[in-house]
Amino acid sequence: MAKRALLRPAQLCSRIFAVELDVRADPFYFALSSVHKTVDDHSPVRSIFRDGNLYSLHVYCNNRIQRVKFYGELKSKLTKELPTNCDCFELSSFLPNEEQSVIKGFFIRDKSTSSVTEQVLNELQQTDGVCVFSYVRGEDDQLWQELWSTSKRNWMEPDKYRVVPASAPEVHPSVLNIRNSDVFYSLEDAYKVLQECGDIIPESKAVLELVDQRPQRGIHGKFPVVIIEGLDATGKTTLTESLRGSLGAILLKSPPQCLAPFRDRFDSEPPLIRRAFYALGNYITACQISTAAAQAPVIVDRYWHSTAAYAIATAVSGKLENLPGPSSEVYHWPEDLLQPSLVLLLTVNPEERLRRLKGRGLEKTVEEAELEVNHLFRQKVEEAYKRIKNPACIVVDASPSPDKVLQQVLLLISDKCHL
Ligand SMILES: Nc1ncnc2c1ncn2[C@@H]1O[C@H](COP(=O)(O)OP(=O)(O)O)[C@@H](O)[C@H]1O
Ligand SMILES: Nc1ccn([C@H]2C[C@H](O)[C@@H](COP(=O)(O)OP(=O)(O)O)O2)c(=O)n1
Repeated sequence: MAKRALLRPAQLCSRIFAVELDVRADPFYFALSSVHKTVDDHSPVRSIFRDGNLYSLHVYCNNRIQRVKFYGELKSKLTKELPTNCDCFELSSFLPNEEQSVIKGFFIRDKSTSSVTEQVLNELQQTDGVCVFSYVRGEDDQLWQELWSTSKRNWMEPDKYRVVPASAPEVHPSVLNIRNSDVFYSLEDAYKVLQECGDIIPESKAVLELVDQRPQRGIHGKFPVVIIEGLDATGKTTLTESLRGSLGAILLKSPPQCLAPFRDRFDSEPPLIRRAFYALGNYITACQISTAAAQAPVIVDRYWHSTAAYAIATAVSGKLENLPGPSSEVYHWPEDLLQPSLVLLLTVNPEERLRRLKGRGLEKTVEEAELEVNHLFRQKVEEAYKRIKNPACIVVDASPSPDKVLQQVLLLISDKCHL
């Protein structure tokens, strides 16, 4: 693991922590205080600290590519190496409502009697860019956080903090770092991410070359541009093919065909890199749209709504209510990205969608629990789709037969685009 610049623990200790116990459950919030304060016995802080040896790990390396790669490696390491009766939860430390303040990490509750956990933590705390804290009950039965193995580091500031309950902040912590980590609002911002990973992901250079070589705009298309959006299996492929025939349209997609050889590679990367890849795909598609719209109506299978909605829904953990509010800037369209004439969002109820997925031979073996989590995820994607503005999408009920959906959409296109 690469060496990383150090942040002093006081910068971490001033933060409120949220521990995500389960994607469906409410997170626990607690703060750290150097001031004496009595903790209410019935506070939620107590239940999480009730048993086992407790630790938290914080990944705070300054290089964002190294940080996200390392966070992913750490997650697999902990899953693989910690004993089975050791719980590991995702954790964020952050300043309430302050953008870009989140430091991600893990909270560990070790109920095992083996020394394996300590061995794993010992190895990790020697890695620059990782902080390991432990949590201990004092004689007064109050809870304290302290740097684990402090002797190895010569910190100037006090290294012991009292754990106190905190109320939930107005903005869920997973929202604070979305801009430029999950959603990109200019070509330049997404481009920079792939430039920064050129050394570790050679494919990045090939992708950037394709971005550089994209046909330059110039001609301004006079024909309408209609985007078809929706979750997987809502009928986008079926509808876009029919629209191509009915309208004599040119059919495009995002990510564009030229990025297909790289998609699997970037899908296996952490969100920062994966989302920058999809964002760049939209800019290539935008140039293709612009050229095509000079010749015929253009139909596009997925575009920026998909990029933003999936990114937001993946980044925001937990409940639907954790999504940024409808007026949040995260739903704003990038100023430098070509705007379509119309965006249609296909929706079908979850049962019908599942029937269509099964018809395609997918998801037959998905466990019940996973289905439930997926359901929450899909709800978040759909809600994020609906919140994106300028242009907003028009929701189309795609449950009727393919022909009925086509007729409904042709009417909408003729009404909104005067075709
Ligand atoms: N209106 C519809 N009614 C019933 N089945 C449909 C309809 N539209 C599509 N399907 C079927 O549902 C499945 C998913 O459709 P597809 O067009 O591939 O969705 P997507 O491109 O959104 O993933 C396919 O098997 C398709 O034949
Ligand atoms: N323009 C796009 C298109 C897809 N994506 C991302 C969003 C999701 O993570 C996946 C969805 O792709 P998926 O393979 O399910 O798409 P299809 O339904 O096969 O078209 O790709 C994107 O970010 N931007």
